[in-house]
Parts: sequence; structure tokens; C-alpha cells
Amino acid sequence: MSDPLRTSAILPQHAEAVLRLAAQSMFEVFARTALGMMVVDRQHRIVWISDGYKHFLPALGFEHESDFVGRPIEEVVPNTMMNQVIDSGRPIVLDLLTNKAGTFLVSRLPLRDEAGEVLGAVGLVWLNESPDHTQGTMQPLMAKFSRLHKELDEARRELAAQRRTKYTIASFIGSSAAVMEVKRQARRVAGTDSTVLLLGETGTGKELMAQGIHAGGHRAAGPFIGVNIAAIPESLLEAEFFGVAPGAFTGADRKGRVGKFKLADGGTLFLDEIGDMPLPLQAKLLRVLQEQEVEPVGSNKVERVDVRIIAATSRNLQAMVAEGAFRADLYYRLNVLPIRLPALRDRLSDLDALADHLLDDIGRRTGLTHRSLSDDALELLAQHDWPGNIRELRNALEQACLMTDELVLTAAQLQRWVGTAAPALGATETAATPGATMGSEGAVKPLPQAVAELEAVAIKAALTATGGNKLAAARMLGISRATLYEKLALSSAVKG
Ligand SMILES: Nc1ncnc2c1ncn2[C@@H]1O[C@H](COP(=O)(O)OP(=O)(O)OP(=O)(O)O)[C@@H](O)[C@H]1O
Repeated sequence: MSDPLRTSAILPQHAEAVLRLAAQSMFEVFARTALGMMVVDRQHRIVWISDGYKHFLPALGFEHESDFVGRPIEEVVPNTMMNQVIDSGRPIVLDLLTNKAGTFLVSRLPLRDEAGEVLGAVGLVWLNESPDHTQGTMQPLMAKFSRLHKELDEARRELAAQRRTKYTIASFIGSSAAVMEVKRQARRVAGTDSTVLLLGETGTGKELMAQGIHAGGHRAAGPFIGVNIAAIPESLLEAEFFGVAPGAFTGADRKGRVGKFKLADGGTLFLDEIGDMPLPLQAKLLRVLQEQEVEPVGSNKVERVDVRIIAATSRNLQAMVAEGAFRADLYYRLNVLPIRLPALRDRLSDLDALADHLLDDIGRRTGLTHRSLSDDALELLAQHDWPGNIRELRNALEQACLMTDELVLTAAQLQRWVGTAAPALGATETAATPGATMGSEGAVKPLPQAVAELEAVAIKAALTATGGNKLAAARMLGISRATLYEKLALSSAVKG
């Protein structure tokens, strides 16, 4: 029997020897198994490379081992991260490294002394692929990787194109004195980074002008992100604006969500219907505008953003401030450069050009032949008050185009649609007339179609009665703002 004291005195020595042997043989096993291996010291200098690694030297631009070994790794291996592993002491267990020599599946592990101090690092190349993909051991992995890369690039390009604006300031049709002045103001502010407040009735082209201002400034290549505040349920607004930190919620939102401010980083955030912003959120918005920092819901970290704000409203913000419904400090912050878009009734000299432009657009979208207007049709248009402005004009023209085959639309053909697109019903009148369930010839229609038409008439009536104020219209209809917006979006999607 061996003396246990002696054994315990001997064992550590044994263990150390075994460990040393294991370490040494592991080193040899790695050096032989890996395609290439290198050791780098604390000062980032390459101290040793395996025979396998020597095969990569020509592709890295080195003829002799002696030109390579002894040099700092960052000087001779483009895109290496060995230096970071040495400086941080943290391993990168598996990674893809791409440089002029090809693509490599690599591991980078720090080497430490007995006291735990980092002495250097060991780098291993497991698989490789030549730059022209004709040689190497990574074919299946690389094929998958490059396909995913291509798909990601395409998705990014598509997203960027979607976030680019369709309109410029010149797309704002009109040459009346009022419009020329508005365009002059817009061009002047486009070149600045200041906050712009677009004022005007519903359908006067506030969103179009916001896009034009973005497209005319130095952020044009950046994203243009629009948020219709009135269309988002109040409880979701904060997350929509500022995003949600991963893990803040369970379920579908577990991964977190990027907020509109972050999405608009480097570009413009268009805040439509700013007058509908709930008071508690107004305070948060003000802070973001001042600090240019957002704090995602459920996070205690702030993120810097570089966003230009263009806000719009059809409501009287000043009166809302007086009533205490809108914060005065936010109002002054937004009202730096106000631009008031004229109502259509105040620029009737633009009717001809606008109608022509809209008919052109309707023709393109519907595939119908381009229509024009007779003189009496134009006169009819000039007599109407246009509470829904250009949007109402567009709807009237579109309905006339769809219902008539004539290439020149006359007053008689237009008559039915002018004013019906936004009938001037009072708040107490209902749009549910029996005729609404019948076709124009009195024929019975399928119920879903009749119901949809009734809804559309009631919504238009409510919008007219409230001067385009969607929150008030929704209240009048007994539905939520979000439902109203859903219905409006649905009806425009069906049309467009
Ligand atoms: N000057 C214009 N030239 C050409 N099209 C216009 C013009 N103004 C508005 N439009 C068109 O009218 C419609 C309504 O415009 P837009 O959505 O920009 O109005 P808005 O003032 O933002 O409305 P809301 O306040 O209801 O959101 C769009 O189809 C837009 O392209």
C-alpha cells in the first residue's frame, strides 16, 4: 500500500505533467488538424505559424515566412481581430474572416500565464475558401452564406427605396401666388435642419410637402419615416416612437422592437396629426427633441439619434395650448418654421393644373385612358367649397372616371360626384339613407358592398362635419381613432 501522504505529494506533480503533456499534445493536434495555426504575443507580433498556415502566405502577399513572422498581426492580416482578443482577453470561438486571401472559418483564443495575465493569443483556421470561390473547404457553408448575404442586400435596398420619398417640392402642383410662396418657404427650410410645422386643412398636401422638404435637403439619401399619431392607439404610441428593449415584454415582443425615431436616424421623422398627441407623451417627445436621445420602453439606456422633425396638423394648436390640451413648450419647439398650406378654395386658379395632374395619376394607377375636363366641368369644380381639399378633388375625379367612358368629362357627368365625396351633412344628420343600399339604378347590391358604402358615406359626413378632425369624427361615429384610420386606409387601398 502506498503512503497516502506520499501519494498526495506525488499526484500534483503527476497531474501537472499530464496537463503539460495534454496541453502540448493538444497544441500539436490543433496544429495538425487545423488548416492553419498561428501564435501572436502580447505586443500583437506573430511569433509562430504552422506549416499549414504557410500555404496562405502567397495569397496574403508574402513570399517568405521571414517577411511575415515577427510583424504585428494587424499589418499583415487584413481584418484580423486577434489584436482585440489579446487586448480584451475574450476569445472569439468561431467567426468568419474575409480578406484578400479569401474567407476563413476561424477561432481566436487568448493565452494566459499562471497568474491569468494575457500573454498573447492563438489563431486557428478551420476552413477556407478562395476569393473566387473555386478552391477551398467551405463550399456548402459559403454558398449558403453568400445566398443569405444577397437576400439581405436586396431586402436592405428595397427597404431603403421604400423609405426614400416619392415627391419633391416641385411635385406640389400649383402656381397661384399662395402656392408659390409656400414652395419658396419650403425650399428655404429644406436646406436647414430646423423643425418644420406644416399647418393646413385635411387634404391640402401636408404629407406631400413634408416629403418634398426632406428630398430637398441634405438628408435626402436618409430615410423618411412617417407616423400618423391619430392612427395609433394611445397605449402603443410610446413603443411605436421610442422602441422596446429586448426582453421588456413576453411573447411576440420578446425580441424588442425598433422605434420610429431610430428608424428615422440620419433622416426625417414626419409626425402627422401632432395635435392628437396625448399630453403625457408630449413631455417625452419634447425631451427627445431637446436631447436627441431616446430611451426604448423597458430599457434604462438612452440611444442617440440624429433626426429632423417635420410635424403637421389640421388643428389649431395655439387654441389647444390656450385650452391646456397641448403643451406650450412643445408648441414653441415645433413652431420654429411654420408653413401654412392654402385650402383649395383659396387657390382656385390652380384647379385646372391640379385636375390635369390628378387625372393623369388616376389614369396611370387604374389603367384607364387619360381623361380631360370640359370648360363647364371646370366651372362646376370652381363653384364647390372643397372641405376635403385635394383629396376630395381626387376622389370626385376618380369616381367620375370609373363611372364614365367618355374621354372628356362634362359638368353633367361630374355633378354626381362633386360634393358627394364629402357631403355637407350636419352632425345630427345621418348618412344612412335608404338609397345608399341601392345602386344608382335602384338595383339591390350585395350586403357587404352596401354596408361598406354606407360606412364610407357616414365617415365622409363625419369628417366634413368636423372640418377634417379625425379624432372628433371618430368620436362622432362612436368608433376609435385607430378604427377610423383602418377604415380610411382600407378604402384608399381598395381604390388605389
Ligand atoms: N399640391 C398638390 N399637388 C399634387 N397633389 C397633391 C397636392 N396636394 C395634395 N395632393 C394629393 O392629395 C392627397 C392628399 O395629400 P396629403 O396626404 O399630402 O394631405 P394632408 O394635408 O397630409 O392630409 P391629412 O391632413 O388628411 O393627412 C394626396 O394624394 C396628395 O398626393
